[in-house]
Amino acid sequence: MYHLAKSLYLYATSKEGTPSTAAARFEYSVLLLGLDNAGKTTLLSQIKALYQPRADGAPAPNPGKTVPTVGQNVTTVSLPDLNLKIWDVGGQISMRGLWQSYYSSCHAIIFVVDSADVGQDPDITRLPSASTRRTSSISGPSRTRTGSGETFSEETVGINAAAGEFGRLGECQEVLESVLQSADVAGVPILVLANKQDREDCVEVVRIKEGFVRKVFEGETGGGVRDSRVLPVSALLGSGVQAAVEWVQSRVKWNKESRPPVMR
Ligand SMILES: Nc1nc2c(ncn2[C@@H]2O[C@H](COP(=O)(O)OP(=O)(O)OP(=O)(O)O)[C@@H](O)[C@H]2O)c(=O)[nH]1
Ligand SMILES: [Mg+2]
Repeated sequence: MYHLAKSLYLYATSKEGTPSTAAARFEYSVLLLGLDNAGKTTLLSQIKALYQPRADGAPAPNPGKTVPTVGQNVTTVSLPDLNLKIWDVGGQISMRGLWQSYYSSCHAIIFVVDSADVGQDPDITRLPSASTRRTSSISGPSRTRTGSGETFSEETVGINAAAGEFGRLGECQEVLESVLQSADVAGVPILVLANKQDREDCVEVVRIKEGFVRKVFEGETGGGVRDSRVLPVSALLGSGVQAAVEWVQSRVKWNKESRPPVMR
């Protein structure tokens, strides 16, 4: 109760959204989503290495060593004017039903795509629309229903479909659409990261943007998206990571009237 009252007092006495004491900080929550193996945990490690210098001077832990996330990892990084609390949740099918419980309290979403797992087709814009795939493939027993009403199953996400041509791009598209279907993410800034750009077999960011992201954002589930961006990164090498964090930092501040931060 004391803490709540103190937070309210600090908020009420702050000037133009700036905390009135050096100790009080605004905190925004950022949700890392994406298919399993996309690179979310690796990205979180790189963000930590960039923004949480180790006091003892020891080298940052090797971000290449990860195991599939079961549950969540969370890290808070301090930027000059705010804190970002970053939630990395598991991307395996069995984990995706948990994502929706984070939606209402997040201030931004980073959706990570494995650019080396979207197939070899030279024109990924030919990817059939998700609604076509859905109507032709919903069947079978192995489904997980999420609160948003979307269904994740091996069939609907295309895992056992003839994959080679488009890799997991169709699965990616359906999963991003299912996120956007939730009313709780309406208006939240969304950054799509075309990860693994260090790999020779990766698809370049412009093709991911045109062939997949634009389709989703301009499609029927994209209506609630007000602010979005697609950026290339290599979470493993750290390239592009700072630009990604800076985009999120600026956007959560712009959006603070509709999604106010919490005071810490
Ligand atoms: N070459 C390359 N490999 C990467 C990159 N980012 C992640 N990886 C590798 O991809 C694999 C999966 O990375 P994770 O960070 O564990 O993936 P995740 O999205 O957290 O996966 P889940 O926890 O199952 O949802 C690991 O072997 C990483 O080393 C990258 O930028 N380049
Ligand atoms: Mg992980």
